[in-house]
Amino acid sequence: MHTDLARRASLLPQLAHARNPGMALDLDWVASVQANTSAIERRAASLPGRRSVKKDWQAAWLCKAVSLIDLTTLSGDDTPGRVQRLCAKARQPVRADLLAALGMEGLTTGAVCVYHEMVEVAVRALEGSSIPVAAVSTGFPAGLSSYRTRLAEIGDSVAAGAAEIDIVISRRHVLTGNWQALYDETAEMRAACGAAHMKTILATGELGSLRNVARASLVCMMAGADFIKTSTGKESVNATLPVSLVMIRALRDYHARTAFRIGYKPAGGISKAKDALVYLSLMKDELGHPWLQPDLFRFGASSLLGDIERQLEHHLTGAYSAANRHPIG
Ligand SMILES: O=C[C@H](O)COP(=O)(O)O
Repeated sequence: MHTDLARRASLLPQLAHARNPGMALDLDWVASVQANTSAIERRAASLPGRRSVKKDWQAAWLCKAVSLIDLTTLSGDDTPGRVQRLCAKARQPVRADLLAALGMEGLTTGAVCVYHEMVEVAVRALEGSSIPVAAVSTGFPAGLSSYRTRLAEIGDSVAAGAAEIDIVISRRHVLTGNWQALYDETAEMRAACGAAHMKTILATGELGSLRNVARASLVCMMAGADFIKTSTGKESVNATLPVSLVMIRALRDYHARTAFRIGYKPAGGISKAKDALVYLSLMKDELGHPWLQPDLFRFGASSLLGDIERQLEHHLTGAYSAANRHPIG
């Protein structure tokens, strides 16, 4: 890997951080959390208009974004063949000639994310790489199957080789303010994950208010979440900048109080390279450099990679290729 571009993209090895052990549920802290919706919306609206990075720096940041993608397929018509193609794309996310010209050989996505039935296929297809497989779990996307089934699903995906488990929370516990129930379920799910890292999907589009998003984020971190994730990609509203500001500030508060860093995964509807750059600059501004590594940040995305590859090609050649030349990702 070319050291200068890799340095700009911050892809050189970083120090690992300690895993969140969780803490007792602190209801006073949860009750004290507020969200000033109009201030948050104003700040979010100003983000896309800010001056963006250009030229080599932009290429470096786009490579960085690639390294942070949970390359995802979550469709009812997923097949082993589709998952194998996706895994090949995760191993080599950008055309070899483009990677060579950028000096970024060896670049991979952060993970591959699939349904349980596809975990073994993905694990086999990624053998010999260090790309983890993430499984969506616990009755994804609605989270309304029996509690026993949801817990068992986690164990099954871990046994099949998933190193990361994306659980969905019970939205009703948030909507009814039953923080104890949310905490207990999430803590038990974290225990079921064992060594696998747990991302808690809040399904923010279904939580009713930004204050609920802030409180649910906090409760999930108290229960031991390794990541908080916005959405399943199946809600009518998925990742947004206002929701991201709220969740990112919850991460900052949790870190300030406990010294533990929890990861962030915006997911659903992020399909443009320019949007990815806005998210990265938001992370850098609000949380700083440590949160721009794959252990603390991921994009959950099924179609972002294709647009990033087109932008990298444009950066190198001055021309865009047709989107159908980048069929996967
Ligand atoms: O977790 C990932 C999401 O399901 C992906 O959503 P997307 O297909 O809108 O990119």
